[in-house]
Amino acid sequence: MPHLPPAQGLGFRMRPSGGKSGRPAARSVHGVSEVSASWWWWSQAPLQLKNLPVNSFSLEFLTELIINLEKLENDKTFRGIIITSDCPKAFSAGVDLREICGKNPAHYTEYWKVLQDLWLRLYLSNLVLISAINGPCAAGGCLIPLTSDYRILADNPKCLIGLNETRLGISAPFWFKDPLVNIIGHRASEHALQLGLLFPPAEALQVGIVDKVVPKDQVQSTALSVMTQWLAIPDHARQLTKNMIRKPTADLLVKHRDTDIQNFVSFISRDSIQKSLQMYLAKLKQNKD
Ligand SMILES: CCCCCCCC/C=C\C/C=C/C(=O)SCCNC(=O)CCNC(=O)[C@H](O)C(C)(C)COP(=O)(O)OP(=O)(O)OC[C@H]1O[C@@H](n2cnc3c(N)ncnc32)[C@H](O)[C@@H]1OP(=O)(O)O
Repeated sequence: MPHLPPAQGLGFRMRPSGGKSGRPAARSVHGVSEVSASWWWWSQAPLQLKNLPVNSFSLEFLTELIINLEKLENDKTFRGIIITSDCPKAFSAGVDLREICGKNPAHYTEYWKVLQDLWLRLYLSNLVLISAINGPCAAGGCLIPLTSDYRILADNPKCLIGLNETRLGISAPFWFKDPLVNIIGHRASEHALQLGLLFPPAEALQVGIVDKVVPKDQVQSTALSVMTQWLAIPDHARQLTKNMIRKPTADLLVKHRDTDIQNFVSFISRDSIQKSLQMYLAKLKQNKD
């Protein structure tokens, strides 16, 4: 398995779990739990996102992420991935606003297509995906959690999660909305999406946008323990079931990809939308001071 050191703050850390060799030694003398512990331990790969300062989705970062996911998907050693952030400030701040502000239609087209690619790869992944959410994640920052099979959120008031697009003067695309509806239901999604709600941990758990809330220092160990449960299920059965449940939602994007890109480009190119986004970005920078 490739070990990719982060370069200049942009990168991912992927490493097989286990000893230096990547696989713990077989323990035939111990009981079943020992043996199965070894078996699942090296079946999962931690994927740590690192695009400082806030893991925003620049085009370069998205492209690297897709390449790394494809490698993991094709490496039959791995059956699951625990995705977490290696940036102290955020799990992900979502779409990098500099990619959708002040650029040209060709750039917006390319950017949106790559974001769709990432969504499709994650949503239909054969691997078990667990999001270990150790920082805030807003709007597009929820793309990874909402396409994961399980979400664990750190119990910290800064760890807000939700699709807050309306607060930026934009609308979440239907393929962000659909997984949210699948996870928390129609009425709760209507409420959350229209008001652009960012949920603190207790509310996030209550509405169901995350499956578990644990102290920050337990996010990783909880993710490992949840992964054990998921990897106890035979892959072929779980994968068929996942595909059966998710395919109708994914097909909507596959079928309407080009129209969705056109809608995005014409929407984001409007002067009024550009102004809203620029004001939001300026406000983010002001808040810092
Ligand atoms: C016909 C219908 C058609 C439908 C069309 C659909 C259109 C849909 C279009 C787009 C969808 C967009 C989705 C998105 O994801 S938009 C982005 C949403 N993200 C957010 O709102 C999060 C914003 N960030 C934050 O809230 C905070 O930064 C934080 C909580 C993540 C971290 O806070 P803090 O620790 O206080 O750090 P700073 O705020 O100081 O941030 C550090 C640094 O990072 C910059 N930054 C933050 N977020 C972004 C971002 N998303 N893009 C670019 N840059 C970002 C921030 O400005 C600071 O920069 P610096 O001042 O230069 O250091």
